[in-house]
Amino acid sequence: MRPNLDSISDNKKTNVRASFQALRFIPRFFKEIWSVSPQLFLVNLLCRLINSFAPVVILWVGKLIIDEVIAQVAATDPDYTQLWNYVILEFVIAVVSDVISRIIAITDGLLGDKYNIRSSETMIRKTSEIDMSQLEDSEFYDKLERARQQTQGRVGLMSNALGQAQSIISIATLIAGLIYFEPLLIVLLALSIIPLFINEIRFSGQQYSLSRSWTTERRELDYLRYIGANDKTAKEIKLFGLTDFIATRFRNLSEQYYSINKSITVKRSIYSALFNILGVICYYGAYIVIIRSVLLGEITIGELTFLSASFNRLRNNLQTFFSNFTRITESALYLKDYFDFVDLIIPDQDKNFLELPTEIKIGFELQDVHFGYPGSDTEVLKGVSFELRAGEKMAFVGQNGAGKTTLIKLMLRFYEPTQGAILLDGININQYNKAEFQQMFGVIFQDFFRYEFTLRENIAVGDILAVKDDKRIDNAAQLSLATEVIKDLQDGYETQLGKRFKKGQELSGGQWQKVALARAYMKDAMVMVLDEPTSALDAKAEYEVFERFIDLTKGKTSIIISHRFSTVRMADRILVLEKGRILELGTHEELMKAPRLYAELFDLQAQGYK
Ligand SMILES: Nc1ncnc2c1ncn2[C@@H]1O[C@H](COP(=O)(O)OP(=O)(O)OP(=O)(O)O)[C@@H](O)[C@H]1O
Repeated sequence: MRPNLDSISDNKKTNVRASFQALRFIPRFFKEIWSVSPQLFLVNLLCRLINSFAPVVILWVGKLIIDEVIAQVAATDPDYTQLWNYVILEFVIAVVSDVISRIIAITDGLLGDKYNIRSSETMIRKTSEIDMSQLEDSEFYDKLERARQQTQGRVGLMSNALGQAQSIISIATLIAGLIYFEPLLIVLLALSIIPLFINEIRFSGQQYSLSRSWTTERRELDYLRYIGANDKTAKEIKLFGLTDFIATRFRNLSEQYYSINKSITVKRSIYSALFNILGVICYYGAYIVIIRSVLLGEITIGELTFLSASFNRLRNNLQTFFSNFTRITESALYLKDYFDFVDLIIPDQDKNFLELPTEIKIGFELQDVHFGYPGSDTEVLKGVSFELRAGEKMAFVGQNGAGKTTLIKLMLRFYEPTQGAILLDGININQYNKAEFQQMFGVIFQDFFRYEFTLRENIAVGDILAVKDDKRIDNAAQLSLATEVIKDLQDGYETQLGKRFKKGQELSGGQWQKVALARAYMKDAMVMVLDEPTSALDAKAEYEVFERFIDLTKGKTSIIISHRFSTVRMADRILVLEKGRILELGTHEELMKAPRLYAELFDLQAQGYK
């Protein structure tokens, strides 16, 4: 259910508390910024410290100038030396303060950029450590989304928070001036500013709550924006006339957000305006108090200008301080999302793992494996048991959704079986370090990714450390027939693929598949897995690819998933899956003898080619 204003108000109290609690992340945040560049951070702090005294000093020199002007006007024998000294002093302070402000802005920008790079990299690395099952969990994805989305916000948070520290010193010095001359002014100041602060806190809590509860919808909006304005989807969108459908869906969803947000913003502005009027009344009250003191001869005209300007400045500073404060608590809440994500505990990370075998002696054994995807009640695999012997080439066959890819994902430990076990040479594969275990495999999935990098990099994805190894890249390209693709490319291996970047060249589906296949050949993996690697290849290319594959993987444990039986029959044994269960297992000849699914599907395809 989407939130309305009432539900947001209900959350208000907890959100205000949460806002304050989120401030506890600020010290850690600063520690991270410090570690990014201690020098820049120190320069920034020092400059802010110096500049925090500027307002009160400038006002004070202003007071001296006015008093001096009045004294010299009244003097019978005027001497302007002191007056000009004051003017020069004020000028120097103004120039120095301006230069320092610029240094602050520059160091803010540089620190922000550096921190941005660091935190984005941390997120990329952390994401790779996280289990597939967690990445596919939508709640988790929302958290990731919020953490990512706020990268820019964190830069603003940094300068805001440092600015606050600077403001506190400025405010303290201005307040000291007021207390020295007229303590009553402090009461008026508090009266003018505190209601505004409470108002800010209240509404910012609501706005955060709204934006947080809309993370999922925002993802949907991003998705609609993406499919609605994208070269990859343009073909279908035009052809099926989907523009209206997508645009309307986008508008409807956006408008709901707009109307809730609008009503919060309008309320916030109305209350702010009312409290501002209270502030103006207090200001003029203070003005009257100050004028009265002048008339009674308690203070000079210079002091009048100093006090009224101090009061006004304080009010503005405090207003900015409080609104920045709410902005900081808001950003700190996103900071919480970021730290929560970075601190995610990866299970078993420190466990003592067994050493991986350097060669496979017996093979894999699946014992009564059951599996259902997280968050789903359906069992996709229902008691699968079989052996994949060392050096054997096995094909998985079955209708769409039978569970072939899922079986591979379990063998690769992207997911853990909900029941049963998978053994490698008699040892449960969960006894090995997951990342190291996965390095044993050379895998190409049917939904392999088309990286918009160069052709060289696209092939090297299989073993990215060898990206500069021309010999290996060329060898892999030859084996997968990707060399045929290169012939048509202007810059050979250095050609940028895809259309997103300058001089990018798009490939056909089959050409992309050849490039992806080359990845599997990039590393000398112990186990090769090809999940429908040739579906987009023409018949001749497919035949050649498989001939090479069979030749190259002689004696190597491998799995092929394919819907083409001409390919499947080349495997040593064929495993036929149906609705998550093993229906048949044997050589092509054995299975052809039994009048079951394999023989039926094979004949069906063979007839099609007659
Ligand atoms: N990430 C996922 N989350 C939830 N369910 C999934 C997920 N991936 C696959 N499934 C479901 O698991 C079942 C088996 O899918 P799987 O991809 O293993 O089938 P397959 O035999 O490889 O099919 P195909 O021949 O179409 O590639 C399907 O019903 C599918 O809907």
